[in-house]
Amino acid sequence: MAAFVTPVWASSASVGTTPRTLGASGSCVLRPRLRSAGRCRSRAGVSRLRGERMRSAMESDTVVDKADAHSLGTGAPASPSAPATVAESAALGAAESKNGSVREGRKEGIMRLAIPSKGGMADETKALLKAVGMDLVISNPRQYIAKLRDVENLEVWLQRPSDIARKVANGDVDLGITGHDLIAEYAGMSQEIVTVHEDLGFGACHLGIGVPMGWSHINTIDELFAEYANAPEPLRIATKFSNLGERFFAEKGFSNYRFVYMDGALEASTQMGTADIILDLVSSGVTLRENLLKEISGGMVLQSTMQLVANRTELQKSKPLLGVARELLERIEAHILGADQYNLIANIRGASPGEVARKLAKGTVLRGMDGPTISMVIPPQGMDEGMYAIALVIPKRLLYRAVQELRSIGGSGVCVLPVTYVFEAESKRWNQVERALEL
Ligand SMILES: Nc1ncnc2c1ncn2[C@@H]1O[C@H](COP(=O)(O)OP(=O)(O)OP(=O)(O)O)[C@@H](O)[C@H]1O
Ligand SMILES: O=P(O)(O)OC[C@H]1O[C@H](OP(=O)(O)OP(=O)(O)O)[C@H](O)[C@@H]1O
Repeated sequence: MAAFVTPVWASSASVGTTPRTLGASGSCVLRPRLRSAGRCRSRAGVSRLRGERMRSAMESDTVVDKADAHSLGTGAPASPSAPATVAESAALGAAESKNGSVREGRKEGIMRLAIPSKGGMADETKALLKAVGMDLVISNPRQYIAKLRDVENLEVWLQRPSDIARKVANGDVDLGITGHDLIAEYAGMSQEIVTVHEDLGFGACHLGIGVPMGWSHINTIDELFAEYANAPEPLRIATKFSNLGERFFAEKGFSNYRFVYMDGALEASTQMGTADIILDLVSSGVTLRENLLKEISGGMVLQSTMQLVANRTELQKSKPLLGVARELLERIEAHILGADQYNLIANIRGASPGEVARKLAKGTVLRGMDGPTISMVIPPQGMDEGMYAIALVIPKRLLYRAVQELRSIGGSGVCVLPVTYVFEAESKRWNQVERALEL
């Protein structure tokens, strides 16, 4: 049966010779596969450890929430009724939110958005907010609270990405920007999470299994399972994604494993000898490679990008919050759509707008989003008439083809402008949110 062992706390600052090489040795250490599991806990011990971790994780300091004071494993002893899974914890958190116990310290009428406090995701989130004209205003860089320019009654809380998922689920914050992987791991079963935008266009990665490169006979998930199905000692898997991992292995019918909980730098664990394989996020694959690990076919658990999520109960009861969520969503989706397009302006000679339109129709990419805009150019006195300006929006990847097609029908002076936003007639995503909220 799957089990947790005592958490192994690893600091990325304390290991590794290069930023991405986490092991001390340069060669692959092919681990003896069947090691003694001396520290494996009993079933009861596992539940207790889980309960403690989850309770601790769900506890929230609503006054000043130090984003770096991550307290997994240090919470108060769990009661016999402590939630066994994160999903149960999230549900419990939501219930606590409703009866007000976690709302202490929260100002009436003030909405809350949580965004990543540090690292690449923090920078990208700030850049996105700036790009949509809702710049982050931080008055005190040592505090974890900020504002969005021109948005009244909204506090922006800078939080660790994993905490954001939990805090949206339990209603400590109303809105959050964080990774889909973390939402799935820490609040995946919570009915309280509503996805407002499923792909903010950054933070793409996947959760996958990494095995030592030296295991040349293991290249697929089936080969891995076959190797360990009846092994006397369970497969040791270093991860911080135990919920997603547990679900994945259960679906595949594999149970002879146990998790070695690590918070970071877990690519080091196989060479260090603390785990046999890892389950971690992969983006470029460089960290895996440089730590002598490889992915295996069928070992991908989940794909992820950054998302905008909201707390269902809070959205249902607050019109101002609905307004802020909708504006954020619409600005972001119009920006993402616009970022992929160019606005082309060119001159074309013709006898009439109709004739110019017919010329444009000969091209394969000159229709624009809803057809080209054609307007008459008024020449200075004494100059030839019959010049028309056309404007159309095209996907960036089609730019050069569009220029060639314009030239072939007599186009000149092609100007290319960036598109800041494309707002469509209505936001289908927002319609979905309203349906999800049963509004
Ligand atoms: N290459 C990547 N590696 C890890 N996470 C990535 C990557 N690309 C995007 N992400 C996203 O960023 C999230 C993690 O962000 P970050 O690395 O800043 O936090 P963390 O320090 O791992 O999390 P926490 O502080 O909550 O433990 C991931 O869960 C994922 O959604
Ligand atoms: O495939 P790659 O592009 O190499 O990226 C993957 C690495 O990035 C993440 O670590 P992060 O830098 O967030 O540090 P962490 O180990 O502390 O989570 C992840 O845990 C991997 O280690």
